[in-house]
Parts: sequence; structure tokens; C-alpha cells
Amino acid sequence: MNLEATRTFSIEVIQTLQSAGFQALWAGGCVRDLLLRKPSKDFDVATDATPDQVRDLFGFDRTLPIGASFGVITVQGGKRRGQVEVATFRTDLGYSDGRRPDEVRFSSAEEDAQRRDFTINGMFYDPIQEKILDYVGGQRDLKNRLVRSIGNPYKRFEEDKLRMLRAVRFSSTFAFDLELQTQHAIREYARHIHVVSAERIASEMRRMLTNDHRMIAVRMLRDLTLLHEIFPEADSTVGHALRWSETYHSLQRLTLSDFRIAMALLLRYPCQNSVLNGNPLKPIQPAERVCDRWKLTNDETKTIQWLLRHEYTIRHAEQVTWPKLQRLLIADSAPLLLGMGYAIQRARDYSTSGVEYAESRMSLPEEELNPLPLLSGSNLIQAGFKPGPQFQRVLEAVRDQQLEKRLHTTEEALAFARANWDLDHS
Ligand SMILES: Nc1ccn([C@@H]2O[C@H](COP(=O)(O)OP(=O)(O)OP(=O)(O)O)[C@@H](O)[C@H]2O)c(=O)n1
Repeated sequence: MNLEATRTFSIEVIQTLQSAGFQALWAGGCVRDLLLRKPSKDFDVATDATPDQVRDLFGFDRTLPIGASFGVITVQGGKRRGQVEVATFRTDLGYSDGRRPDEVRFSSAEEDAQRRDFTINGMFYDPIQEKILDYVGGQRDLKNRLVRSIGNPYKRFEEDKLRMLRAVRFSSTFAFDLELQTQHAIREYARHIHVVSAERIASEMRRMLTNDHRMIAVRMLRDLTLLHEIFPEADSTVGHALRWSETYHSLQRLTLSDFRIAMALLLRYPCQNSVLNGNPLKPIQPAERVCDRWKLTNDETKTIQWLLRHEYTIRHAEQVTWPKLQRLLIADSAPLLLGMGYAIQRARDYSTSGVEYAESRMSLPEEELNPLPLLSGSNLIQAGFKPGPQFQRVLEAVRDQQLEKRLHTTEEALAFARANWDLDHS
């Protein structure tokens, strides 16, 4: 899908609606992004046409009533142009679950603006007349770089608790201030953030932590007591001024924009605390807990935990045996481990140089750094081994022996596999 094509398509949709006598405008995030001269990820349209009128106009085969209960119809533009959401101006009636309106009533553009979250997200724009419609003071707040709830902030957050995380995201990513009453209301409602699904919390955190201002986001989450609610593991570091300051600086110095590294940096001290507090056999338990709670993907979960297991080793690479270091450097996530190591070293003013050493070893010739494996699964099958759970264990053991230069040929590797094959578990 091509964003420029989606933008043009959304203008065509607006033109079609206007030609049929309806009011139709860009709404919300894309208007904000346009005024900030930032690229938009989607172009939402708001109109006074009812959902049925929208479907009649664009045809049943080109429209989907995906959000019909809220008055939202998706108009399909094909593979290249993507799709545009067309929402009827509405007023939301009641939010008993703290996330979504119970019922909606179709209304005017002005009323529609009043139901939205922040003034910077509450504007409309007519791309044909090139005219802004601003009923909520969004332009003034954009100019003053301020995130402010529309109307009564307590009411806005009572309606939808996700908006608390959105406030922090907009404020941190744009480096805008968060208006005082809006802050007070978040502090008041922070303990109710749990009505938001784990997936939505994780998705907001991904967006905040992959932005360059990630440390501002974490500091705001902490100050507004949201961190304590959604990420108590990381919040536990905050009480320890030195550790918090190092965590903060390492997040700031992180040059790779990667959610997994940012999470590992936030979890580094909580994991150490967990060991110090008498849990030495489960060093990364706090990380396991949050990955599980937020339903992170397998890749995220595995990588965060791998980074936490090995960050110390990479920062002390000169003191590590070569095969041990080599195994880390040939892993898929090695660049992330180096990125994490550098972020910590920078936060400590380069008091160690292990990561530079490790990185210099990465430029060794491929046959030395990452020699072709002596043995594969198909070699084992050809040699008569029965495929099963033992394969991986044996192949990994063979690989270790190879990297330690104890095995040099496939024949030696097969002999080793035979000697180490556990007949009881095959
Ligand atoms: N919890 C929410 C989510 C959205 N909105 C309104 O719906 C618009 C579109 O929402 P969405 O696409 O989720 O976010 P954007 O503001 O477009 O921001 P981004 O592009 O960063 O996701 C917002 O601008 C805002 O006016 C709202 O009032 N409350």
C-alpha cells in the first residue's frame, strides 16, 4: 500500500461525498499531522452522511460495515490505494466499560469534535477548499506545543482509559507539554488503566519506546503513576536513585530504535534485584512476568530475555572465552546485544570497553566467526537417527564442540552424536 495513493484516494472519497451534497472532511490525527508537517499513517474522513448513505454512494461491494455500530464504514480503494474509514459525525452516549461508547447518536461536526480526546486531535480539514475547521482550540495548542484534553479532562479519561497512555505518547513523541488539569486527571484515573487490554497497552508502549524520546515517555509514565500500574517491575527501579538514573541515561543514549532493547534496559535492574532478593535460580523472572502479561510476541519475549541473560557478558567480552563470545556474536540478535551494551557503556561514560572488543571480533572472516556447521538434521537422519526432541540438543552440543575446536569433521561430529545420544529419550 502506498500512503500517497491512500491520501489521494481519501480526497476522492471526500469529493464524492461533497458532490452528493454532504459535508465531508479529514478528521483527527491526519489533520494534526498535516499541520505539524509530519507523515500520516491514515486519512480518516468524517461526514454528515449516515452509514447507509455512505454505503449507497460507494456501493456495497466497495464498502465494509466494520465499525457500523459507531457509524464507521470502510471504503476500499484496492491494493495500492488501501482503504479509508468514513465516520458519521457523532456524539458518544455513555461509556460503561471505560473503553468504548455504549451507544452513539449522529450529530454535527462541532459535536463530533467535542467527543474526541485532545484538542490537537479534534480538528477537521477540508482538502478541497484547503480550510481548517477548529472548534476546540487545536491550532492554538499545536502552536503552543501543548497536549490538552477537550473539555473536562476527568470526563475524557473516565470515558476511555486508553487515552491516558495516548496523552503520554503524544506529549513525549512530539515533545509537547501536558496541560496541568490533564495531568491531574491522569493521576486520578491511573489506577483504572487495567480496563485497557494487555495488547493495547503493549502497542502503546511499543510506539513510545521506539521513539527517540522514549526516556521522556518513561519519566512521564512514572510521574503520572501509570508506570507503577502497568509496569511495576520497571517502577521498582525508580526508588533507587542511582539505578534509575543509569536506566534513564541508557535509554537516552540508545541509538538503535528497538522496543526489545528498550524493554531489556528497563528490566535490567529489576532482574538483578530479583536475584539479590533471593531468587537466584530465576534471574529474569520480572521479564518473564511482563512479557507474559502484555502478551508480547514470541520473538519479543525470546529476544528480551536473551538480551538480559547476555548483556553482562558482552560488556565484559575481553574476559570471556572465545567460543562463549563467538556463540553470542553469531546469534541473530547480536546487533541488538551490541546496541544494548553500548547504551549501558555510554550511560556509564565508557567505564568499560568490552562492547568495542566484541564488535571488533565481529569483523573476523566468516569461516572463523561462523564456520559452516559440521552436522545438520538431515545428516543425522541419513545416519539412522530417529527425528525427535533430542535432535536440537545434540546438534547444539556438536556446534559447541566445533566452535571449541574439539570436532573438525562430519565423521567426528557423527561419532560424538552417537556417543551422546540418549537411548532412553529417543
Ligand atoms: N481513544 C481515542 C482514540 C481516538 N480518538 C479520536 O480518533 C482519532 C483517530 O484515532 P487514531 O487513528 O487511533 O489515532 P490518531 O490520532 O490518528 O493518532 P496516531 O496516528 O498516532 O495513531 C483521534 O485523532 C481522536 O480524535 C479519541 O478521541 N479517543
